[in-house]
Amino acid sequence: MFRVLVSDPISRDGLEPLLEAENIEIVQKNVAEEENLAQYDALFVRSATKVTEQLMNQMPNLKIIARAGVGVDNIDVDQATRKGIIVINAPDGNTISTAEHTFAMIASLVRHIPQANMSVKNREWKRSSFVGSELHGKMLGIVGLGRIGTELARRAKAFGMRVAVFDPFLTKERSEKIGVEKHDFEELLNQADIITVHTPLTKETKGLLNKETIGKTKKGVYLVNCARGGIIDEDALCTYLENGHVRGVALDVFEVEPPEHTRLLEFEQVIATPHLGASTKEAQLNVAYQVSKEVLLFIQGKQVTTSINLPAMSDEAYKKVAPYDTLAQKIGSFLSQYMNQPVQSITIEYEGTAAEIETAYVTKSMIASFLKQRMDININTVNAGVLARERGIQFIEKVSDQNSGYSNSMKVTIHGEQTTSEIKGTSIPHFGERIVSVNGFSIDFHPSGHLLYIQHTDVPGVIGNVGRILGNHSVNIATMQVGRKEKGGEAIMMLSFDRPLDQPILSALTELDEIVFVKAIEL
Ligand SMILES: NC(=O)C1=CN([C@@H]2O[C@H](COP(=O)(O)OP(=O)(O)OC[C@H]3O[C@@H](n4cnc5c(N)ncnc54)[C@H](O)[C@@H]3O)[C@@H](O)[C@H]2O)C=CC1
Ligand SMILES: O=C(O)CCC(=O)C(=O)O
Repeated sequence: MFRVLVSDPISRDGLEPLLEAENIEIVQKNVAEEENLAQYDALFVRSATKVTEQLMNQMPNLKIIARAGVGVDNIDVDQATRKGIIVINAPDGNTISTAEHTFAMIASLVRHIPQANMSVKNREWKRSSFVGSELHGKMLGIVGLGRIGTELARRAKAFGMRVAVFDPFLTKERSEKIGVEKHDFEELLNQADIITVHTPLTKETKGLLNKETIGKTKKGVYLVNCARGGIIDEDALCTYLENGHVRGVALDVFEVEPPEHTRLLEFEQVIATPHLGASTKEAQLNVAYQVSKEVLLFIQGKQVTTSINLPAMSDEAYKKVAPYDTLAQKIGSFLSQYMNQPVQSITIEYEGTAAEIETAYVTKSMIASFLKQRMDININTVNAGVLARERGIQFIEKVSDQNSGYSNSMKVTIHGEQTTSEIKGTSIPHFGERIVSVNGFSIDFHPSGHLLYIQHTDVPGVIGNVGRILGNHSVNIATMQVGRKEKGGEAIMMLSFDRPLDQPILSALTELDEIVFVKAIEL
């Protein structure tokens, strides 16, 4: 049974993909009211539930956190990543609703609709107090031209506005295609009549509009924040509202929500909504449906596509990656068992067609498989990189479209404290994965099951002696391959069996004079 806790109000209709599937239990209850948090595999939230490290510690079985919306600033993504928990969001389900809400806020702001509404309801008729401005011909400054910024730009243009944009990641081609003017931040501040922010809240965007930058805006500017509280500094807003530099402010979001203590709400020129950007039936259905489908993919062992902390990959891309993923896991596990010593760095080289896949994913998968042998915590592609770095293990990825004899290959080299080891493998369509070289010895075996690696001197009788000892212990050899670098030098044997070998057999083999090293490997 896969258990899902839905902590914030999320559209039940949107949960349909999960409700219709078998062996999934969905509980709609706030985390604060649930006593047995440990039983859940998935947690669904909007922006109200704060997914802290402490909460994650109370949910040791948590595998996936689904944010039914865009911003994940209420989730400690770094901690989730360390714990191997996938974080997904619904990147575009609420784009239109938020763009429409922002536009409604802008229109309300310049025509004083909320203030006029209050006045009429107070039985007043003060027409001259609410003279507004047209949007037509004015310049809208959009900070952050992502999904919402782009939809807003379209609507503003339909109203005859000029649209100026600041977004450090915006190309000239894209701005021309959308029909907006690309500016640097100072130019936008100097020229725009209305400025609206549509970035995520990050270290860079926190306080992006502050005492200094608001000071560079046109006198009488209108400011709008329907993205995240804190992108516009609230103290600075109060200062510029007080001195009249800022004519009006529209806020859907606040530094602290609900905004119980902010002075901002005392200003007549400030209009506010309680974080309603995504609050439409349509958006809520969309975001719940999007994350439910993703979680279902996860339960079915398929690739999720909207993860915040995994490389994004379509199903199509994963089909190409899957054979190399298996090979990488086998090599990682083999080397970890084989090299029983601290490790300093891991290099993974992709050649030929293996270089065309999403290598970052496969590298993480290999590292996860390597670390799993050594650590008793949940390790997967989400946290493998972080955990390796924390343990001082460097990992390096090299990609080359050349091939050295195989149409595709993957070579992993591990530098340990005492020795260095390497394994090269290939994936053969319809045949599976093969290891083709171990520490420079050419060989050819399928990396699976109960294996025995033997390093020995290349003299007559070794194979017979090994066979005799195994026979004496009633061990049946399933497959056997040998490899050597030169006649009479060092050589290796790779054997596979139907059952694991126990220690007395390994000790008996080690006692043979011509045997240098013996290692049982379970894959
Ligand atoms: N009020 C509400 O209910 C909602 C609020 N949001 C907020 O809106 C934000 C934007 O959403 P989307 O447009 O979907 O995100 P997006 O990821 O499509 O767009 C964000 C844009 O901001 C730009 N950006 C990042 N750092 C920047 C910086 N320092 N200066 C200027 N631009 C920068 C990025 O290049 C990107 O184009 C979300 O992060 C979320 O916090 C989203 C949905 C609903
Ligand atoms: O869940 C909500 O209503 C908040 C939406 C939001 O802020 C987001 O998607 O980033």
